[in-house]
Amino acid sequence: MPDELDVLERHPKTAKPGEVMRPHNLMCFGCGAESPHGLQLEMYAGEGFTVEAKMPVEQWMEGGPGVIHGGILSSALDDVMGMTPRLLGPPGVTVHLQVDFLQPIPVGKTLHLRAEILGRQRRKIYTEGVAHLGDPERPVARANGVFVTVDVREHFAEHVENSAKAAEYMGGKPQL
Ligand SMILES: CCCCCCCCCCCCCC(=O)SCCNC(=O)CCNC(=O)[C@H](O)C(C)(C)COP(=O)(O)OP(=O)(O)OC[C@H]1O[C@@H](n2cnc3c(N)ncnc32)[C@H](O)[C@@H]1OP(=O)(O)O
Repeated sequence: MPDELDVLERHPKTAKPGEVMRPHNLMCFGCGAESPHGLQLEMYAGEGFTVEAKMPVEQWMEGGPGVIHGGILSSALDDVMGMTPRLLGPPGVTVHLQVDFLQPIPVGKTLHLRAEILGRQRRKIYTEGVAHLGDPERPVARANGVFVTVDVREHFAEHVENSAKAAEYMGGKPQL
């Protein structure tokens, strides 16, 4: 993370601590409530510059026998960290993601995910993610991610017609 950082300020219209945050997109693999094969994470704004979610670890998420697949865990962390830019204003997309897998995560447990903004420099938002199984003192994974804010209309313009929600985005009132 660079030394010279901008001052962080919560956007006045962002969710308040304890409130649900709106999904990136209803078909988002991480948080989309209508994504048929997704994680369907419900995210909550936390205090300061944090976002939280819980995810039941189900059998379809298996990598090694009885434990979560690392890619699923990485996706969940990416998505929770990827929600933090919304606390400041415009959304951001991942440009860098690093995950440390600390402990196997068993099927049947509930994963607690927490992301926090560590700093911002221009469009770059530096974040940290932590996952635990109920005891925050015993993390099972840690991550760092860099997100770059984008103008969503411009950024997704070329691709939005491939979205399962294209009609909504391109017709009526887009959620973008
Ligand atoms: C429907 C509702 C819509 C809501 C949408 C929600 C979206 C969120 C979804 C979230 C879902 C979950 C998450 C997902 O799955 S997000 C999906 C995965 N991510 C992507 O597809 C992003 C692909 N990348 C890009 O499109 C471009 O790189 C973007 C547009 C991001 C930047 O290209 P652009 O040409 O515009 O800008 P720039 O190149 O000058 O870069 C800008 C600054 O960034 C710095 N930089 C660049 N790369 C890196 C790097 N690797 N490490 C560190 N820093 C890096 C760079 O040095 C510069 O810094 P500075 O010069 O200012 O110092």
